[in-house]
Amino acid sequence: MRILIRNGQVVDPSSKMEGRFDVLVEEDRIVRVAEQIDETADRVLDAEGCYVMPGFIDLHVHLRDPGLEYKETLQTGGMAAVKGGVTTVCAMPNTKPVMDDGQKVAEVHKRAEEESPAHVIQIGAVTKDQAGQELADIAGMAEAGCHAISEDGKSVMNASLYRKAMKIAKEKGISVFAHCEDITMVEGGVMNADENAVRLGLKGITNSVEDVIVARDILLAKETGVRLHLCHCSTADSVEMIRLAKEEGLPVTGEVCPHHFILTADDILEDDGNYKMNPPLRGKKDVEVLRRGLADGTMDVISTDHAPHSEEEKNRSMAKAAFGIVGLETSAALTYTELVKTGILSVMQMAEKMSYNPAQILGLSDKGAVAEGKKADLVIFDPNPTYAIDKNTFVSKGKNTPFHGRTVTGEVRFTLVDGKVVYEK
Ligand SMILES: NC(=O)N[C@@H](CC(=O)O)C(=O)O
Ligand SMILES: [Zn+2]
Ligand SMILES: [Zn+2]
Repeated sequence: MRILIRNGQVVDPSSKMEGRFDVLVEEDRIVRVAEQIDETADRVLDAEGCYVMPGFIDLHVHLRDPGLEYKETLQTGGMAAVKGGVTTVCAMPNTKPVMDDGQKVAEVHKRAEEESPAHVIQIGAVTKDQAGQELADIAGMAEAGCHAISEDGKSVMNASLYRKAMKIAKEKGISVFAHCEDITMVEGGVMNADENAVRLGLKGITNSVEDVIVARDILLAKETGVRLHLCHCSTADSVEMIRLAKEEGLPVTGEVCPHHFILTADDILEDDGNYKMNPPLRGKKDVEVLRRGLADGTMDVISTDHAPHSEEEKNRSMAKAAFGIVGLETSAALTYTELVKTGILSVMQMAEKMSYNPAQILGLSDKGAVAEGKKADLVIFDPNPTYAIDKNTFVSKGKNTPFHGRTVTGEVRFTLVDGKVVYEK
């Protein structure tokens, strides 16, 4: 099977090259990138006016499979991914059962090959059943292809146990993805602790709930030498601490989700469960610092923290609703609209943060690039159409988004995984 992508604006973050090129794909590889390719192909895709980027790699997704299939499955989550231009997702381990040993991970990897149109990399839990008491089978999970461990959904509050986990991860050459939340400080909070929480009569979550664990985890990474990736950073001080860690040369990276670089708690006009996520929407200064951190390279990754829940779990007061919002089908358009069109990031930086940097963090040297010999995981993104986000068009089972009705520019036209068109508009 040969696919020729013609006349697109190729954005290759691996070489920092951008320009109008044709791309020839043969089987699962990119075989040529050149100004004009006249070879025959089984299929020609017209990318005139579009960007041809490496498929997005989302380091932070909840697929809910196994056990919570009423929220999402490997199949529906995979379909939502490729519709959003995402060709590889990292699936967080807070499933039922929790992904805490090599056998469970191997099973998901095997099923995903059949069921998901996007590549799935299962992330392993840090502790058994995410109970925070006993270490999970980290070695077995590394063996089964976990590129990282994470206790996402909570922090490992026992620092000694976490340090042991980090040492094993370091030894096995895998990363730690950290959800930073000191659970003892949450005190029933459901949104940012500010005047909006007071207005809505809801309990607040202060910035320090995140910041104290970011500080702790960076110090533990410094001691153990493990590669640490900080998930869904929401505060100004998280960015500043990552900046300091990088200045010291520590292998620390940071991620920001679209909702955290777009919305503030001021956008929560009424008590609506679709604005409830962990960490919560913060203040204006935090959003400014997150954006600046993305622009200056302190923050390496844009991920979604795609967290689907049922209508019933979200259609309640924020006091009672589940934490989390979906993101796979909206992140490219939101990022393009809010960061690229506004001049905060170049389209090259968008490709770096949504594909190349995640590939580097996972150690996937043949992904995150539009270059000869690399994997043909590609997205063709049209930066022209302007439309309103409509949750009723989502293929994800989750419709829980605060972005319903928001106007964005840009949409995914084609997504290729392993050289096959798996989504087309
Ligand atoms: N982000 C969320 O609000 N929820 C996530 C858990 C998590 O990412 O911490 C979930 O699993 O629903
Ligand atoms: Zn989390
Ligand atoms: Zn998460």
